[in-house]
Amino acid sequence: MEDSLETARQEIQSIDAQLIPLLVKRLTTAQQIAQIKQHHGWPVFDPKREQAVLRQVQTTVPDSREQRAVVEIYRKLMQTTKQLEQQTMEDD
Ligand SMILES: C=C(O[C@@H]1C=C(C(=O)O)C=C[C@H]1O)C(=O)O
Repeated sequence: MEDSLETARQEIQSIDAQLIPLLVKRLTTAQQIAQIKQHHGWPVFDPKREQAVLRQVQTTVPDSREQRAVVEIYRKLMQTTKQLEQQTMEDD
């Protein structure tokens, strides 16, 4: 039992090692987007784009419980991303 817990946690650690650089890459790209928006005087929040992102989550995750969980994570991720975009605009 403890062996299987340890094995599963190693699996999560390996997944996180792949996920963290991708999250950082997403945040870095969002900061580039913030600079483009600032240049054009466009707002940080783009509700249509967020709906499209959430639709992609819904079409990519078949299991309904997992889909709700990933949608929740993405809502939080987009909220944090917008805060970072705002900070990027204020710093520039
Ligand atoms: C990154 C963007 O800025 C905001 C954050 C989004 C996201 O994290 O996917 C999507 C739309 C915007 O509200 C964008 O406009 O693409």
